[in-house]
Amino acid sequence: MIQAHELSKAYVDLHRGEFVALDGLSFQANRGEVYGILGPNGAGKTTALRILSTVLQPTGGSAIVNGYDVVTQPSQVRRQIGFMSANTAVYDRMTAWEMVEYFGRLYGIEDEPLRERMEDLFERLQMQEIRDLLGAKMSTGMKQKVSIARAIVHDPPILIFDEATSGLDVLVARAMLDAVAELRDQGKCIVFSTHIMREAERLCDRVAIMHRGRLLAEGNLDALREQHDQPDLEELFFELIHQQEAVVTA
Ligand SMILES: Nc1ncnc2c1ncn2[C@@H]1O[C@H](COP(=O)(O)OP(=O)(O)OP(=O)(O)O)[C@@H](O)[C@H]1O
Repeated sequence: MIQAHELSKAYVDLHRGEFVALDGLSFQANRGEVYGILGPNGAGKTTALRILSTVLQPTGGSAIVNGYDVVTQPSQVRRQIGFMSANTAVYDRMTAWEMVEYFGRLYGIEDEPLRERMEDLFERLQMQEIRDLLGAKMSTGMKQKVSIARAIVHDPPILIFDEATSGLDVLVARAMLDAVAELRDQGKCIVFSTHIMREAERLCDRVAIMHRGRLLAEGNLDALREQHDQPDLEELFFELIHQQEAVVTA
């Protein structure tokens, strides 16, 4: 469903000049799996996910999303994906229903199918009680539900979650992870970035471990643990990062 090949991104900024934030990321994510992009702050996770969702253009490499090229077919790509991050906005002056409806219309869904889809979504995400609540009056957990609903209203086959649990309390974060697992079970292809290893262990089938824009390890979680002879993902993560730091500073 997603094939990224040697994706790279160099930013030019005043202080650092040309700065390579993403350096040859390759991976494949499939239907019915959660693919984890793991890395510490600044690893390049958001950059990679923004390229996949066509918000940013890569400076090298390519990516195909459900058959469409992110550079040459961006509008088709956008129809294949739902994107959600911790910063996804919920508008203060719209109700939950109005917000999801607004995005459904942006995706060009006709009135009647949109209403049916929303009834189903509000039921499944247990949002009936916040249907008429204004964004300004919602708790963080309620806002997260609205953000999920808005990301999936057009029923995309691919979902991209960028550090979506960041800043959430444990209960809301768990509800969010459960929602992601349910979407996976429905056959969606999910790319999920996080720096929280326990989340990755709970949710991800395969992962890419990144640091400083580079891919340090990639593949099935159990295979990675076996290959590196390290059963604890957090330890494995530290070891890989430590090794790369040693190479960079040598
Ligand atoms: N627009 C930009 N211009 C210059 N540098 C940028 C820009 N956006 C990101 N970067 C740099 O690229 C690197 C990767 O950033 P990115 O946000 O992709 O990492 P991340 O893994 O998502 O980190 P975090 O977990 O902190 O969100 C960082 O060093 C960041 O400062």
